[in-house]
Amino acid sequence: MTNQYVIGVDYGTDSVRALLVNAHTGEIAGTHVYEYTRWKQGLYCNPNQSQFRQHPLDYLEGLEQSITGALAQAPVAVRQQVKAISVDTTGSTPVAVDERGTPLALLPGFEDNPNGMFILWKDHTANAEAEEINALAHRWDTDFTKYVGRVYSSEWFWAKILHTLRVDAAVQEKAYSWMEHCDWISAVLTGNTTPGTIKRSRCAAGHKAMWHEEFEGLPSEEFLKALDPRLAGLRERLYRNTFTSDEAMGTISTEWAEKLGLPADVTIGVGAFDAHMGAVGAEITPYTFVRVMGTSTCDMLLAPTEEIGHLLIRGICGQVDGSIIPDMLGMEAGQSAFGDVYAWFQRVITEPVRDLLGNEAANELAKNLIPHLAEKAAQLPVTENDPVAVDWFNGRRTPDANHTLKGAITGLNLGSDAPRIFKALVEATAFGSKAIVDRFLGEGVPIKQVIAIGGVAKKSAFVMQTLADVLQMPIKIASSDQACALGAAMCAAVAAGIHPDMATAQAAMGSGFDASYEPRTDVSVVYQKLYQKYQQLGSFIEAATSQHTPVAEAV
Ligand SMILES: Nc1ncnc2c1ncn2[C@@H]1O[C@H](COP(=O)(O)OP(=O)(O)O)[C@@H](O)[C@H]1O
Ligand SMILES: O=C(CO)[C@@H](O)[C@@H](O)COP(=O)(O)O
Repeated sequence: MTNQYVIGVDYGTDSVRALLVNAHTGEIAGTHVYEYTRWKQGLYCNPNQSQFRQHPLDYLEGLEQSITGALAQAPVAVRQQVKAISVDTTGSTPVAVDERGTPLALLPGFEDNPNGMFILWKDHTANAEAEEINALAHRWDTDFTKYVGRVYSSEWFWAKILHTLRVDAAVQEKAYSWMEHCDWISAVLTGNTTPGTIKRSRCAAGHKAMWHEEFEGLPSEEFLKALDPRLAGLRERLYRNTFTSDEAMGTISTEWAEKLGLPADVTIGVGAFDAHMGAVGAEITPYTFVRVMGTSTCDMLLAPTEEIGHLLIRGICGQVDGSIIPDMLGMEAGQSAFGDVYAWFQRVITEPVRDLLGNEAANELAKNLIPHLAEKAAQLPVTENDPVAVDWFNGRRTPDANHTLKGAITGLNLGSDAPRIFKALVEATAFGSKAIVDRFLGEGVPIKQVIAIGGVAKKSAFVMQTLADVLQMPIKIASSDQACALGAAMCAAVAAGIHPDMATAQAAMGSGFDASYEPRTDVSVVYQKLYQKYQQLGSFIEAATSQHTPVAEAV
C-alpha cells in the first residue's frame, strides 16, 4: 500500500503547530511551531481589562509557516501523498466578518481595530453581557443555557458579540456575520469563507453558541432581540446546521495548494476546538476523562448519548452530541488557571530580583524556579495543618462559571516558606480539579479512567502525583507531546475516508502512554480533610468577595 499522509494543525494561545503524520502508522514525518508575531509583542491586548485579541494575519502567516515548516522536514515525495488537513483552535475565539467572510481587521479602516480581530477565549471584557444572557435565559420559556451547564460564560460567543456590538458602532455597522477561529481558518483553506455556505463546527456551536437540535439551531430570534435589538437578524446570517469533525468541509483551494506545495485534491476537514481534538489524540474512549493541562485546563469527558444524553449536567461548559467523537456526547469542563497559578507565583518571586539584580539573574531564576520548588515541596509531609489555597486566580471556569471570583492563600505562619506556599498552590489546583470530578460523579456521569496531556502533564511529576492523590484515581500520561495536533491529524484521516471512524484512526495513529501516577492511600486520606478546608474557604470567598451570585446556584 502506498503511504498516505495527513496534517493536523493546532492553533494554541501563543503559537500554531503543524504535524505531518503517516495516516496508517502514526509515524511523525515533520512538525513545525510558529509563534504569533503581533501577539508576542502584546499588540491589541490590555491585560488590565482582560482584553485579549489576535490579528487574523497572525493566523494566516502561522498557517503557511507551520505547514511548510513541517513539510520541509519530510522527503519531497511525501507532499504528493498528503491527503487531508484538519485544524483545531482555541475557543470560543470569534471574529466579526463581512458578507464574504473576511474578518474586519483585514479590511481597510479596521486594520488596527481590536474589535475587528479575533476575541481570544480568555478575553473577559464581556462579563456584564454574560450575566445578562444568564438572567434572560433563566426567565425565558426555553432555557437556552440548559445544555451548557445553565451558566453562560463571558469567554463565549454571544457575550463577546454583544459586548463588541455595544462598544463599537463601526464594527456593528460593518459586521455581516461572525465566525469561530476553527471555522474561518478551515474555510480559508477551501477558498470559500462565505457565511451561510461553510460547514460550521458542531463542537464550537454546541459548547459556546447554545446551538442545539432541540432549539432548531441557535437561540431564537425573539430571545436574541430581547437581549439586545442590535442582535436582530444576526441568527439568519449565522447558521442552522452544524457538522462533526469526521466530515469534510471541502477541498483545498488552488491558491493554498500552490502556497503549501500540496496536491489539488487535499481534503479539508471540519474544524473543532483544541481540547476536543486533543481528546481524540489522547485516545479517548467512553467515560474517560481527558485533561488538557497547561496554562488552564480543559477537561473532556465522553459518553454514549443514549446513556447520558437525558441528564442536564449543572455548571459545566456544555454537553454536545458529537463534539469530540460523532454520535457520542462530548462534555467539557476546566479551570481558568492551572499552570498559570504557578506562573503567577514565579513572577512574584522573580520580579523583585529583576528590578534589583537585572534580567540575567531574574531569567536564570525563572528558568529553574518551578522545578526547584516542586522538588522541595515533594519532600514535605502532607498534614492537616498545612496552608490551604483556592485556585480561582483567573476566576472559576467550572463548576459553575464565575469569572469575578479571586484566589486566596490561608493558614500562613512565620515558617511558611516558598516551597510550602508552592505546595499549597499545587494542591489548590488539584482541589479545583476534584471539584470538577465530583460534579460529574454527583450528576450521575461515571469516570472510569483519567488521561492527561499538555505541558504540565508532561513536565511535572510532582503536580501529577498530587493530582492522583487528591482525586484518588490513577492518571495516565499520553506519550505524544502534540496530542491536539495528532488528534486533528486523526480527524483529517477520517474526513478523507482513509479510516472509517475515529476509533480506527486512533488505533492506527495513536502514540500510547508513557507514564502513570497511582494514588498513595496514606496521603489521600489527609487530602480529603484538606479538601474540606478548601471547600469552606471557597464558600467564604464566594460569599465575601464575589461581585455577583453564581447564576446556577441562584435559580
Ligand atoms: N516544571 C513545571 N511544573 C509545573 N508547571 C509548569 C512547569 N513548567 C511550566 N509549567 C506551566 O505550564 C504552563 C504552560 O503549559 P503549556 O501546555 O506548555 O502551554 P499552553 O497552556 O499555552 O498550551 C504554564 O502555566 C507554566 O506555569
Ligand atoms: O477553552 C478552550 C476550549 O474550549 C481552550 O481553547 C482554551 O482553554 C485554550 O487552551 P490552550 O491555551 O490552547 O491550552
